[in-house]
Amino acid sequence: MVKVTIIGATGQVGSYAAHAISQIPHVKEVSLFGRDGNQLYLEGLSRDLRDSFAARGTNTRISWSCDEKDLRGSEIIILASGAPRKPDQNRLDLAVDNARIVAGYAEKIGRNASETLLFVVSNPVDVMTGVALRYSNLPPHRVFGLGTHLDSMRLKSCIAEFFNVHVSEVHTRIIGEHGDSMVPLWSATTIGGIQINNLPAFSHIPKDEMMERVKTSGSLIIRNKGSTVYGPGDAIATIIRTIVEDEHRILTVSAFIQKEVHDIGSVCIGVPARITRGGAFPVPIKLSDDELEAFRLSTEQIREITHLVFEQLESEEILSV
Ligand SMILES: NC(=O)c1ccc[n+]([C@@H]2O[C@H](COP(=O)([O-])OP(=O)(O)OC[C@H]3O[C@@H](n4cnc5c(N)ncnc54)[C@H](O)[C@@H]3O)[C@@H](O)[C@H]2O)c1
Ligand SMILES: O=C(O)C[C@H](O)C(=O)O
Repeated sequence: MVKVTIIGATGQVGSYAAHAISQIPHVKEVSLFGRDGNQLYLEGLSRDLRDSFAARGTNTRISWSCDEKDLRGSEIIILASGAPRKPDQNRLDLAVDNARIVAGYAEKIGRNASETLLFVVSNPVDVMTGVALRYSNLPPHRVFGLGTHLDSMRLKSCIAEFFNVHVSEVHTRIIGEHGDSMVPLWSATTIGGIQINNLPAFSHIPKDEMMERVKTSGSLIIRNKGSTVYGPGDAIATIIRTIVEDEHRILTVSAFIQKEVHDIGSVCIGVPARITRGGAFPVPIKLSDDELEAFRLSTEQIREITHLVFEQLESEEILSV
């Protein structure tokens, strides 16, 4: 039975994720963690969720805290604190400000919950996963982020709609940055187990339009309704269920790669990884020449920004939490 802590639980994504995760059978306790000053909100949120659990007949325990010592005993910690982007912003614009928040919490996690898995949601998620890895001092397989899992689900939904098939018949994957340089792996896309290139209708599929829709989904939702909530919340819950049930599913998360994708390494980026109770283990893959070139560009960009963020944090003495 597992205790899952959500840091940033007062936010849109954190609070919906708490609701979604409470439905996973082996989750015994969901702990809502927030910064000092948010106690009343956390008490209100925990009461509201408790009512929801009672109405649904779920036996999950709910607790809340602003004290870093209460991070102890968490098998999984979800880090969803930080500013969301505004409609006219790119996720990368959030890098330095959110890195201060993520680094501060990562240090607290390293001090109090050194046995945990740390799952990062804050944006830009690939850079924030790198920051969380560095400042928590946890081993690489125990720190990973939502990466391009949500983008992969968005593409899956577009393909299912185009072919008029159930979403569960579509397997596809987007790797690289959770952002503009993401890379769709059409070579790894199947419908009903059939490689998509072998379906005559594939030649008519509007691939560029689909990718444009995937890339702009987040900004469209933010512009129209303020924030993305249900997509990320349920994507988070899928990954947490995969960990808790030790399912060994291969999902596309932001993980630290060394040499699993050709010779590219030393960066946290969206790649297929086997997800278990022990963490995320990137699966060695070979890409086509075009995919490799695009993935290389994507990783170079993220590596460069991650290093700039490290330099900035190192030049500052005090982290913000
Ligand atoms: N990776 C993904 O696919 C994905 C999806 C959705 C949201 N996100 C990211 O998750 C983060 C949260 O999004 P949201 O919509 O819940 O935002 P929100 O504004 O609703 O919530 C922000 C949360 O961060 C906390 N926070 C803000 N500033 C803080 C600070 N200085 N110190 C400590 N805590 C602070 C708030 O208290 C709150 O809990 C954003 O960075 C957003 O971009 C990522
Ligand atoms: O788009 C955003 O900024 C939020 C999130 O990363 C998303 O893709 O839904």
